Amino acid sequence: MTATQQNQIKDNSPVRFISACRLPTQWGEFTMYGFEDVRNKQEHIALTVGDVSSGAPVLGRIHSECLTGDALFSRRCDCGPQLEAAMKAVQKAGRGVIVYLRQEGRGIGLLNKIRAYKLQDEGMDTVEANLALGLPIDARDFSLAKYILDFLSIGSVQLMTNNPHKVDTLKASGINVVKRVPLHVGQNPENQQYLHTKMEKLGHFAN
Ligand SMILES: Nc1nc2c(ncn2[C@@H]2O[C@H](COP(=O)(O)OP(=O)(O)OP(=O)(O)O)[C@@H](O)[C@H]2O)c(=O)[nH]1
Ligand SMILES: [Zn+2]
Repeated sequence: MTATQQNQIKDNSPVRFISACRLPTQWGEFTMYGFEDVRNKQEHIALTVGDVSSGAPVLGRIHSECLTGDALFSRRCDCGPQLEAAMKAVQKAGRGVIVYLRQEGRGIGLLNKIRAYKLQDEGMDTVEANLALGLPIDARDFSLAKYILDFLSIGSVQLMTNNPHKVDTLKASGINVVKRVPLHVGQNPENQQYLHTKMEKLGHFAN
């Protein structure tokens, strides 16, 4: 980590860089950076490949934690396959970034997501379930990604996502999203309704 990068965390950033290491995976090696949100001690990471600080737009994904999809192979959603596809794409490009934000359940937390899943088991959709619990439909804070990208000296990204709201929010937080790269993977009979609801109610792109 260079002194320049250390200094790129602005004084008012709530995100503090802690340390970095190699992360060898089945698709290739990443550098893993660890960050702490000093306000709530939440831990976030970024994975990079290649020289991301050269100025040219960087292929990237801002991924929100989904323990059930990312680690437990759940077929209720498409998160695990999206994460895998994004990691593979970045390795294939030889240059890129995955920012992994610990905003489980769109920010409502794992236990509330289990509560929401129970309501979905009883017939509600993903939006209705959050509302029935008195929780926001989407409580995520993507400004964290801006601080992390600034730290990595990444000025512009080609963003892998199907979520137009995420693109707008990232742009509003000052991230230069030069292109959206669709990320349609992991469809299965169990998540068909969930993906449909994301398109109908949350405006996600179909392609
Ligand atoms: N509250 C709640 N959160 C969910 C549910 N299914 C997935 N999530 C969470 O949603 C987040 C992923 O958001 P998505 O809406 O699937 O997708 P996105 O990140 O906005 O958009 P993409 O970039 O296209 O993946 C993760 O934090 C998951 O834990 C659900 O039914 N209820
Ligand atoms: Zn998921």
